[in-house]
Amino acid sequence: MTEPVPFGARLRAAMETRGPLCVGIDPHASLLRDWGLSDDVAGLERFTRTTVEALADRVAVLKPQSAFFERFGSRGLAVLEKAVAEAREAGALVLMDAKRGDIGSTMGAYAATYLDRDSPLFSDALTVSPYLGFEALRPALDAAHAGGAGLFVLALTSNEEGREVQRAVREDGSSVAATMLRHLASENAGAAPLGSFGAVVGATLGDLSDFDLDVNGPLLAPGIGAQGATPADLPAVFGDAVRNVVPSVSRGVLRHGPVTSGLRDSAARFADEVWAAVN
Ligand SMILES: O=c1ccn([C@@H]2O[C@H](COP(=O)(O)O)[C@@H](O)[C@H]2O)c(=O)[nH]1
Repeated sequence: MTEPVPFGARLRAAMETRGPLCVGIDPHASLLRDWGLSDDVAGLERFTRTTVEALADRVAVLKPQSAFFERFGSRGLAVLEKAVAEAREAGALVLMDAKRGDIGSTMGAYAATYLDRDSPLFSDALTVSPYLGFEALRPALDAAHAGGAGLFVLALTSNEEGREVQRAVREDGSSVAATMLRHLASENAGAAPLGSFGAVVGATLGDLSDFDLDVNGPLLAPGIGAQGATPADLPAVFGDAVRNVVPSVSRGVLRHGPVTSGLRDSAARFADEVWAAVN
């Protein structure tokens, strides 16, 4: 049996051909309303299909926010499942933003859900929370290795409230976030062209030169658009690590729907601004 191509290699190739932008699929009730859709499964389905059809053939990564689908129960999950398949079919990498994290034995079930290639919700990568301990993520790390998938570990999140946990200082004097970054660097050691295990690091956070962001893996940077960060902020926030940044925008693009050209033009503008900022 041939080994799957690791997520890091697939992501690097997508970043080079399509640019590094990630667009989030976040069907907020308010966006459904703004798009003239009903706040029900039919509205969810239409919103999601429109977004996937508009963007999956051009952006590197689509990031469905699972919460907005789970809110509709099993029928919402069916919409999510279809969107994942169609987005991947059209060439986008799918990053499932579900922020899973639990003790190892339960983490194994999350890994089977999102990282096993035979699962209906298999995604190219998954966001995970390491606050039950990085090592509790081991079943997901192993499953990602086996399936050629990736993980994005919450390290320095875009919201101000994250600071009290992530910047807390451990007995050895290092912060929790720095510890997570160190774990990631060790998981990615020797991987080329890019490791498969990334960190979530908000674009909203200002100067992060106190942190070693060189984890040889991707850095998902949410917070652009509705949360106030812009692509022009990226070099100051990420320094040399900017080459590994996957800038992420959800509402900033989605508010330009439901017309396909509105979504596409908005994503293209963000992509151009990212290119101008990082090159
Ligand atoms: O630190 C984090 C981690 C994840 N997110 C998620 O990204 C999107 C942001 O949406 P916008 O509309 O672009 O603000 C959303 O799904 C969050 O759950 C984040 O914002 N910050």
